[in-house]
Amino acid sequence: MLSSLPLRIGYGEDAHRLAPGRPLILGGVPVPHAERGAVAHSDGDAVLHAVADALLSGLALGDIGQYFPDTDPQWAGLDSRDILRRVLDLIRERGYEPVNVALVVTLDRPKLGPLRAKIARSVATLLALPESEVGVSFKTSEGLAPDHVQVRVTALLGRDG
Ligand SMILES: Nc1ccn([C@@H]2O[C@H](COP(=O)(O)O)[C@@H](O)[C@H]2O)c(=O)n1
Ligand SMILES: C[C@@]1(CO)OP(=O)(O)OP(=O)(O)OC[C@H]1O
Repeated sequence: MLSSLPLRIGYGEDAHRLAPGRPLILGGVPVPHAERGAVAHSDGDAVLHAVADALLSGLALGDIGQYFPDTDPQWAGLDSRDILRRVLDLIRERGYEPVNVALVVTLDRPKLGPLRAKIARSVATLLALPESEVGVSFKTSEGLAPDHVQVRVTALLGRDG
């Protein structure tokens, strides 16, 4: 039966508006000297939010807003690594592990290339994957969306047996 296949694909997205006086954290890595950061209820880590949503979507488990509502004061300032840890628990309870993830960050400034390896390493560590299983790409919006950061992620989930 197709639904018993041991591989599932997931997709997640997140976007946050950028404003001065906020930190910019991507994949658990603070971006140094960013002029603006993400406006958010949590720490605004759009990479980890999109990764978490990709994992949830692969098993049709909804999205992080259902588990961490942005109307709930207990999640204010939340460290997004805790979101991802909770989501990993949910997929592991169902017998799945991440196999690989591919993420694309769209941001006009600053240039993120120098942080590529650090972000890949950080996301890989959180997912208990080798770095080679985390693809990290950066794009500008070519000036079309200079005031926000957007992240898109595909994830493959695998189950033994
Ligand atoms: N914040 C960003 C955005 C892009 N890059 C790198 O720049 C190159 C060109 O990007 P385009 O969107 O113009 O195709 C590409 O190699 C990106 O990796 C970046 O480092 N930081
Ligand atoms: C993480 C949560 C909860 O703090 O809030 P935000 O940081 O605003 O992030 P978003 O990606 O808009 O949605 C998920 C929220 O429930």
